[in-house]
Amino acid sequence: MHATVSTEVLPLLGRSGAPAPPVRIVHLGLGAFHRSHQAWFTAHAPDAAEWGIASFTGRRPDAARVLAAQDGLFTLIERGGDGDRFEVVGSIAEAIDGADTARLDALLAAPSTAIVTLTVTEAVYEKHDADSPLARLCHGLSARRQAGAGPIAVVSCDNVAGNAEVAQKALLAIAEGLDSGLASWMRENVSFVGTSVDRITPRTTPDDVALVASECGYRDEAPVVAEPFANWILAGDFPAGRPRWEDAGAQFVADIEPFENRKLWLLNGAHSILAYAGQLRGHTTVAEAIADPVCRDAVEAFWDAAARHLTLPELAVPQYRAALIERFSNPRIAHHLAQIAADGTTKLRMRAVPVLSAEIAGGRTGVAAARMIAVWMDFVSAAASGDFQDPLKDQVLEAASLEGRERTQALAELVSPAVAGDPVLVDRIHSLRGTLDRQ
Ligand SMILES: NC(=O)c1ccc[n+]([C@@H]2O[C@H](COP(=O)([O-])OP(=O)(O)OC[C@H]3O[C@@H](n4cnc5c(N)ncnc54)[C@H](O)[C@@H]3O)[C@@H](O)[C@H]2O)c1
Ligand SMILES: O=P(O)(O)OC[C@@H](O)[C@@H](O)[C@H](O)[C@H](O)CO
Repeated sequence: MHATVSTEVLPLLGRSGAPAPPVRIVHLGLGAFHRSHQAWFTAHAPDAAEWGIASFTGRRPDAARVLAAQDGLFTLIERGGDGDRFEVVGSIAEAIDGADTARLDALLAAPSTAIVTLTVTEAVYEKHDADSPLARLCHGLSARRQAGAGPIAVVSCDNVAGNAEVAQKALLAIAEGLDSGLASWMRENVSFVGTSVDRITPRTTPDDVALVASECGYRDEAPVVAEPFANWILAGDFPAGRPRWEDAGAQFVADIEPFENRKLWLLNGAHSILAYAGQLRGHTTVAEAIADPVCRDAVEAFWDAAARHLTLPELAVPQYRAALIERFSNPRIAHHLAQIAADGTTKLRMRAVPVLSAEIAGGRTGVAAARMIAVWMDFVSAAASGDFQDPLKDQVLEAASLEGRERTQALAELVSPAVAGDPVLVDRIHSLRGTLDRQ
């Protein structure tokens, strides 16, 4: 266990004139996960005093306003199965409204800024409009180029397969549209670092705010709850330096792909099955759903399939699976299935489709991965009134309004044209419809 930043050091949740660490990291997507993960790892690095984070919100100013009023400080509630630990995290030096692009440009134009981290959700990598986080980042990188501030690392910490390549492709596409000189500069000066990120971080509730007040004796308007487990695996270069995250438990590897697949398939894939099957079966949280034998069997079957394609011995898949069951079963973490269910078309493409393709290529039916897609179809069909979030929501609703196999075919098109183009696979998915949704 790492040493905690004692709540006694920062009793009133303000820095009382003490300086924040100097900003050397810019973050886009000031949400709960950024604070429980990258901010926490940075605060636990031995050189934390040299690495402050300027963290920008994505859509609304609210989170920045609340955190700025606390000088960027917040309480991490580490929620184990047997109790809570409280810790004040001090690495966020500035909390800023994402619309403040002047501040973003200024920070990115500073040679002292070495790293940009991202937690903007999976679907945002497909959004290129001018006020999207990635378009703002491109603008800021243009300011850096003009200032001659040198190379920088962009580190995507979203649950996206090949997140370094996806971030690079999206940013280069935006840059090409702005100025082809910027795109060439980015190719030379921006290093895209791939990551696998892991720490279950549910949304904060009013009860959590009240708990901090009663247990710590101060009012924190923005605490974050997370499980004790935290994992960060990274691959890539940091041309302008980085904190000693490895001393806080992060792992640097040459090839991120096997680690990323393990995490996205086993943890997030299971989460998707639980989100759709669990809600259809009347459950609200991950812990409730994994305790339901029907959901658990579907997860285990998917894990058996995925494990056939996770062959690197370092992945220690049996131990990883056992740990996941324990983490999912933590009854004190209220991880809501509705949160995980969002953006299904994007997520299934990274969680179900690769395992399905690998199984088919290996001469098997892919039934366990096909079932994940089928239960998502059941979920969006049941929620056809529109009570779900998806970047393709209009198309999902239109497809879900069809009947029978036509509906399965149209929904499959939205997840993967390759899957939809294989009539045998569409039949298989269709035959699995309605098999997990009964209590
Ligand atoms: N919560 C977790 O347990 C967890 C764990 C591992 C990885 N992640 C990754 O981190 C991401 C963020 O998770 P979180 O729990 O912090 O969520 P969150 O909702 O607390 O924060 C998401 C951030 O992204 C921004 N954002 C979301 N949609 C946007 C849009 N359409 N346009 C602009 N900005 C947008 C939000 O404004 C916010 O700043 C997840 O999508 C996932 O990829 C989360
Ligand atoms: O929106 P998602 O599905 O990427 O995130 C919700 C959870 O599945 C996810 O955040 C997990 O808790 C996380 O990936 C654990 O590290």
